[in-house]
Amino acid sequence: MTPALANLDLILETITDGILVVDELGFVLYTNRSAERIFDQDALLGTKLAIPVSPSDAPQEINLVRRSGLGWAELRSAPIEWEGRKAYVIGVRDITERKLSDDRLLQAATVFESTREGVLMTDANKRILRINRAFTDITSYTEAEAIGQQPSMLRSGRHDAKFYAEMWASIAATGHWQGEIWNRRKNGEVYPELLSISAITDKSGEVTNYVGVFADISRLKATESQLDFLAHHDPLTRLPNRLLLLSRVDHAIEVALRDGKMLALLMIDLDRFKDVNDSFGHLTGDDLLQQVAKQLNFRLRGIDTLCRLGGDEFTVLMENIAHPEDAARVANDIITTLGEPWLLSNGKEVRIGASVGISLFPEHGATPVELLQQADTALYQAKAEGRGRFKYFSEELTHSARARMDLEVRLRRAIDKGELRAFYQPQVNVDNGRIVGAEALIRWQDPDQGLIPPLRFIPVAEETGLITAIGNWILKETCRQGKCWIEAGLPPLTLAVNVSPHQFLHSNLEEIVAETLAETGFPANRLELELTESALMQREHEAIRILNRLHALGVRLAIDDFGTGYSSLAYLKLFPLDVLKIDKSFIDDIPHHRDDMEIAAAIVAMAHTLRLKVLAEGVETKEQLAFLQAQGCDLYQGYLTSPPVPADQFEKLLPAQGLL
Ligand SMILES: Nc1nc2c(ncn2[C@@H]2O[C@H](COP(=O)(O)O[C@H]3[C@@H](O)[C@H](n4cnc5c(=O)[nH]c(N)nc54)O[C@@H]3COP(=O)(O)O)[C@@H](O)[C@H]2O)c(=O)[nH]1
Repeated sequence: MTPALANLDLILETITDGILVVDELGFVLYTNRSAERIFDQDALLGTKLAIPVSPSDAPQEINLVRRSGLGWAELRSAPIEWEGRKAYVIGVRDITERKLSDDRLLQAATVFESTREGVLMTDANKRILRINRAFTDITSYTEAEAIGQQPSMLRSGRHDAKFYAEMWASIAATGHWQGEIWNRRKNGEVYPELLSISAITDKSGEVTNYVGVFADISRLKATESQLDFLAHHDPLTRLPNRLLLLSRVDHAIEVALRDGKMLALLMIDLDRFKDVNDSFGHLTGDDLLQQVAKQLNFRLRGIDTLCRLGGDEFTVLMENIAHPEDAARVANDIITTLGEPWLLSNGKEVRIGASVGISLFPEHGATPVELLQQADTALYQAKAEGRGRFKYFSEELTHSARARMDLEVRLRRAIDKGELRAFYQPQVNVDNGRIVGAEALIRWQDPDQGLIPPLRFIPVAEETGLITAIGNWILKETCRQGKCWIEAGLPPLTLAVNVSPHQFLHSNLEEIVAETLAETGFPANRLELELTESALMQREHEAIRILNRLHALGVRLAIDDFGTGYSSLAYLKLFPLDVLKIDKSFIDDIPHHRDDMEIAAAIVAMAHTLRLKVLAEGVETKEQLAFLQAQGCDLYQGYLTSPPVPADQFEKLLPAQGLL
């Protein structure tokens, strides 16, 4: 053998590709070791291989069925002459690894493209490198629009910077984050998704990529909230059910405890509903219940919760009520509303009605269940008393609420029927004892009960808003009377009118005053408006604006009952006031109570520093007057001169003072 041939043998044994020589029938005439390894057979020589032997330019791929499992090989063959016979030399390359890897890549690509989850891959700087089809399906951003951008292009604005900082901190620490997140589609729609982000690192631990996989869970969320809705609502009226009511009451109790507020639970039972059901069938009854629910909802405040407990029983949770009567008023309104005729779906008209039981927190119970039970007991009593009425859990409250509501009805009628009267109490100059003006004080001349003092009806009027009508009336009456006195030649008098907190903050006072002055012809500088400390201090900034507008009209402004509220001196300085009235409670015990004397003296001094006139209220004795004189108080008002009297009697006080 020549050295070249000997080397060739060695070469054939060392190369990793297999070399075979087969005859025309496929019997192996020669094999190197690599061929045996590829075919996984120890003695190939002489065996017949099921492989194509015909020569081909292009490589051919074949499957290899081997002891160690399936494999793939690439063959190239060429005809040769072998020991005088026609044969073929075949180059065999094991491509199993490449094929498997190609398959795996193909599978991965198929999964990537066909998964319903959106997938995005970024580089280490969070620039999007790849997205899949589902990404586009969910977000509507195409590959061209997404690649090169940051995933923050999807931000909805619903999460704050802290949320994202924590998310990236978790990825940095653990390499992973999963959670629910709100993102925004290209069309602007915000949707919830379940997102999982993983950091991909290289061998040295450096992050090379981030992969985000997300599922649009808006449908899931909608289903969840639908299930939640069904669990907490009555399917017929779609109102909250008992379960939701109890949880709302529980929460309301927490808030009421925290804020020191009161809440009421009204249990409503429809009277004669059973008759409708029995006479016209359940479908008609259902329709009526839906109408009732709609009408009740329409009547209630936005913050009240109306629930249906089942059958013909409804409940109202009233949060943040100021007085027990507020609940009675709503109950009464409900009773009136439900007492109206109802047009049924079958075209028939029926009358039902309602009874209402009321329990209050904290008075009647400390837990939702207790409150519900007490309201139920009260409802039972209301029904026992003859239906169409409300009852509180306690008898006392029922009486006082009914009395106040009765007063409210009569007061409305009194305003319409002209039963209000203006009385005038002189305001006197401390130095010379001359009457310089009067405070107008309202009275109600009731045909049955006689003269009713304001303290009996002003609080109810405040609660119900009737105070605005009353306030407008006395303003107009005082200006009309003042104008008459000017025309009758009486000396100039300043007439003071009380403005209630409600009137001050909730009515267009400035317009009303301007209109009244124009209508009556009473000079603005002769009108004084008395405002309480509490009204001014409730909303200081708004108070300053209203006062400035009133001041611009030319009217005088006084602060009433000074010392009883919590006036802040800082604000007092900002209010354009003319007069400060010392509350009667500081005058009452003069000269016996040292503290009161010191307070009164301090108020006079402070008012003068602020360049305000000072008027002392409720002066009944000469000693009180002497003390006020000594302190330099400007004006006083009190029984020492006269109680509030009707206009004709007030006129008679003036000549006695030498004023006429
Ligand atoms: N928003 C409105 N409030 C008004 C109006 N009219 C009256 N009121 C308020 O009702 C409260 C009680 O008023 P009234 O019963 O008229 O009592 C006033 C005086 O009669 C009483 N007074 C005056 N001098 C004396 C006295 O020497 N002794 C004594 N025992 N009582 C006296 O004080 C009341 C005057 O109050 P004030 O307004 O603070 O100056 C009262 O709060 C009225 O404000 C109205 O039209 N609108």
